[in-house]
Amino acid sequence: MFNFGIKDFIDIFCVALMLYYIYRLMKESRSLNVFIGILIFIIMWLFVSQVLEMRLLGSIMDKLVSVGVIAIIILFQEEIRKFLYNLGTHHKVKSIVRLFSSGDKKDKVDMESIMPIVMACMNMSKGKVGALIVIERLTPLDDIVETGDVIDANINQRLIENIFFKNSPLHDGAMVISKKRIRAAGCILPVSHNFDIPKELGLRHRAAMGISQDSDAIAVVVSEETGRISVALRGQFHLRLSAEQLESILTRELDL
Ligand SMILES: Nc1ncnc2c1ncn2[C@@H]1O[C@H](COP(=O)(O)OP(=O)(O)OP(=O)(O)O)[C@@H](O)[C@H]1O
Repeated sequence: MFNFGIKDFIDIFCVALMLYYIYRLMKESRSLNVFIGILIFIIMWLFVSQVLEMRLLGSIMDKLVSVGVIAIIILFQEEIRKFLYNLGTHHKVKSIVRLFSSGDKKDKVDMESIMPIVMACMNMSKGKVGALIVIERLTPLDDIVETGDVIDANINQRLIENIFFKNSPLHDGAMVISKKRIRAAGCILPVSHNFDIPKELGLRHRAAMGISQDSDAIAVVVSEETGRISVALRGQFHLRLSAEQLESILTRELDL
């Protein structure tokens, strides 16, 4: 009468896994209470329509459930976007994307382009000039570029230092580097709400962390307060870097 096969086992396992991931996602985004609320509603709905078979209340709740799916998508659009982004940037998926992407090798940031960045960061670090440089990789940063002023210049150490010089009109915000070019400066990045970021790090560092969580870009920060160089990468900080360490991270991450 009760047929329980391997398929059912896999089915239950997948549902449990899905619930666990939703739980984790909601916990990370501080929406755990909403998750509990949804669960309680679903249990009540099943109880009313399946066990008690109350038709009127059941049909009202049926309607709420069908509208509820859209409401949940609207409420959690940011989390859903993040989840799908993480799925798409999983290293296995990424290597497949790379295989099919038409990425022109000659356009890729090369060693000649990273040296001016490293040298500029070193000088700005010595002079305690605050800087925020975002290097684009596979994720396009066009939406970020639009928030700033387009420059489209060769990557040049003196130009980078000039842009971040305190009195320069473009020193506020982030510089975006893409395909061997300085594409824009004065760009606004998404700010991370991560609790794990050390208290002494302010908005510049949070913005670097934000873009590293939302994309595969590399964000280099020079602190105005301390002159320290840091890199935000895949939602992780590499703090207090020397010029050599910065160069080796950039070389490694840009596959040079
Ligand atoms: N969302 C953002 N996108 C781009 N740049 C930002 C953003 N938020 C802040 N900044 C930049 O960071 C500067 C403010 O830095 P703040 O002092 O708050 O940060 P910090 O991490 O403590 O850096 P520092 O160590 O250099 O002081 C702003 O003047 C601006 O240039």
